[in-house]
Amino acid sequence: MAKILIVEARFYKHLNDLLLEGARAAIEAAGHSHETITVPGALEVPGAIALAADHYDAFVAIGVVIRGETYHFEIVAGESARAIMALTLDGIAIGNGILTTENEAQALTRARRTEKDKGGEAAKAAIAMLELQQKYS
Ligand SMILES: Nc1c(NC[C@H](O)[C@H](O)[C@H](O)CO)[nH]c(=O)[nH]c1=O
Ligand SMILES: CC(=O)[C@@H](O)COP(=O)(O)O
Repeated sequence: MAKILIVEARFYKHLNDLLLEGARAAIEAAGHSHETITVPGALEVPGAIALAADHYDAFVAIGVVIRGETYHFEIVAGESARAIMALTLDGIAIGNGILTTENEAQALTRARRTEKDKGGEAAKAAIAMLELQQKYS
């Protein structure tokens, strides 16, 4: 049984709750254990994963970034994804479930377990990467 840490950027609580439900269900269905920590926003997620890297087998990043009026969206969405990808290339098993959408309706469709279930998808990706890590290390 693997120990998986869900790192949640709690910026949009109602959307996060849906993503978390999917992620936790997928981890439990695969027979693994999970804990959740909360950080302020998507920009803090990669740093939190880096800090906790030695304490868990895999990570699921959860959050929602919705476009506003300014260039801030590009910074938050792009830099958080870039830093998570850098950690992935360091060999850390991570599934990225941080939604980057134009509006709340797009985020809802992607967060709901009954629709696109992106939280569950990210958890399954983390588990798949963990299995690859175990195979090659
Ligand atoms: N606008 C969104 C943010 N912004 C906050 C940043 O992620 C960060 O917490 C702040 O700049 C302090 O370092 N975060 C989200 O998760 N979603 C957003 O839509
Ligand atoms: C991530 C964003 O773009 C958003 O939350 C910030 O909004 P704004 O650009 O209107 O300040």
